[in-house]
Amino acid sequence: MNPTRPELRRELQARRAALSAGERLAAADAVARRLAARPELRAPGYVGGYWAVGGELPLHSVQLRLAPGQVWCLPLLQPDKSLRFAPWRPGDPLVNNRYGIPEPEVAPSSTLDPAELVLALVPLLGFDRAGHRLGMGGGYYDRSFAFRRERTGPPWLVGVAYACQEAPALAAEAWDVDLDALATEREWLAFGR
Ligand SMILES: Nc1nc2c(c(=O)[nH]1)N(C=O)[C@@H](CNc1ccc(C(=O)N[C@@H](CCC(=O)O)C(=O)O)cc1)CN2
Ligand SMILES: Nc1ncnc2c1ncn2[C@@H]1O[C@H](COP(=O)(O)OP(=O)(O)OP(=O)(O)O)[C@@H](O)[C@H]1O
Repeated sequence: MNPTRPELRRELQARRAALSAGERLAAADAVARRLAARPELRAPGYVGGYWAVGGELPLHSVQLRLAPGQVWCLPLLQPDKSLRFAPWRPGDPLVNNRYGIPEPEVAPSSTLDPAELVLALVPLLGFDRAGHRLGMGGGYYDRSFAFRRERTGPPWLVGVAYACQEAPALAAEAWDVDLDALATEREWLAFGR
């Protein structure tokens, strides 16, 4: 029997939680080097990252390797369950959102619409070889980047994950926004849309 989405989420979370500190550090470094080596990800502009929580692959090394003219941003939860983004540098003030995830503490007027990014690094629990993604279940990325279903990037949507987060073919829901590419410590997958 195929697992339900909640079962699959638990299984993938357990696999990610089982990684050692050393494996996490090595993977984070490998992913950062892999991303920095992709010329198509080096265009200047706003780059949407995430603040890693709950065993997600950390992005500190990615932030240190941004291309000239790239500005690191973090997501902010909106009341309508979408995301906006705001530039953030180490030392800038943060405030925890309802899930306890730190967000830049900025006035709403200085936040960016997702369409203003050149690149978004997308957190996920699971991915498959077709570029489908299983997230935490809030639908935040699907809602925020729904416009990418009708047009091409930028912003390019690049999933970031440990190789152990690969799942068998994920059934795509009508609202799912597919990834353009995905980086793990082992490989770079481009889905060619
Ligand atoms: N680091 C990071 N930031 C992110 C996301 C993410 O996946 N990772 N998001 C991507 O969408 C958004 C937040 N989305 C979330 C969606 C659902 C839950 C959630 O349901 N949490 C459960 C417990 C989950 C668990 O730990 O098992 C809860 O609080 O009850 C949390 C965050 C924006 N920021
Ligand atoms: N464009 C949209 N408009 C309205 N509702 C949406 C949209 N996209 C997703 N949703 C809703 O969000 C819910 C969660 O979707 P899903 O389980 O695919 O989230 P996810 O991709 O795992 O989460 P996240 O992006 O937060 O990591 C769904 O029940 C769906 O109804």
